[in-house]
Amino acid sequence: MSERPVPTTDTQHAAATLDGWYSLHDFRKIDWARLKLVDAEKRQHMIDEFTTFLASLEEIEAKGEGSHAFYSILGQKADLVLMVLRPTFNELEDVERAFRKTALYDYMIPSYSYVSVIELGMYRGSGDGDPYQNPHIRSRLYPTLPKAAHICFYPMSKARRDGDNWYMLSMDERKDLMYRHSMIGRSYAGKIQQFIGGSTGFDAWEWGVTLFAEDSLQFKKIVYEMRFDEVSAKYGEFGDFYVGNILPKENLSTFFSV
Ligand code: VOV
Repeated sequence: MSERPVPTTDTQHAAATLDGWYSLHDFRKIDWARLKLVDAEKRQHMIDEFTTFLASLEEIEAKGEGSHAFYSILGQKADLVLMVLRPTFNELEDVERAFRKTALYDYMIPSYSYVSVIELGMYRGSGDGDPYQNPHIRSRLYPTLPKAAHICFYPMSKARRDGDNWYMLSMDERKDLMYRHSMIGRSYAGKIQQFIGGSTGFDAWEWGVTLFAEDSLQFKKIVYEMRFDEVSAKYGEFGDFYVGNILPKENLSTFFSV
């Protein structure tokens, strides 16, 4: 894996970031009406093939060369999401190509996608030594995504309005605000696991936020609590929220039964 140069923090401008695996969220709707027309035997064959595809992703994850999460999505915005982490853009494309080759893919309609890179902000510095060699930091930059019961994804940006422009604040002001953000976040330790993907220059928003939890109510609690925190109250701008349930490959037959 190619390591990136250790960042230095410019106290006037951008907070330095540590950047890990690239991330693709691929949201799809199922064309249920067309799938209903497929006879049961062929449908089962397609499900078996898709199970093999998911198993191939699990092999990569077991080798520590990437990770993925596969969830069903509630509501009409999408039916499922495949979130994939890989060391390069090219390897994300490899996954897209393998996904495309499955027969079930032909019954899926793209509904949303998001490209980012797992990011750690260095507002508080990164301690001694090369952070890319620090095992704790590595586990956050190159994570194995949790197999939690529920997922919540949304894109967000920091405001650039007259008066409330995050990008015109001094580094010290941003550091203070982010510290308060992190303290709220920490109070959800054990309840929420968060993965922040930096996406400036990659996608329409500046960050993709992916939260995992065993108790879906915790998503509402943390997002609501953060709305009162200055970073979100003044500067947070949000896209659509996608929430759903883990979809283990053993449950595919039930999920695709029509
Ligand atoms: C489990 C909850 C949790 C925890 C512990 C946590 C902590 C932290 C820390 C320590 C840091 C800064 C350093 C780093 O590690 O990057 C961040 C950074 C970030 N966060 Fe966060 N956050 C959480 C949770 C959490 C949530 C729920 C959201 C959405 C906000 C909301 O209103 O809906 C969020 C957003 C972000 C973003 C967009 C960034 C990058 C902003 C930037 O300007 O760079 N975050 N976050």
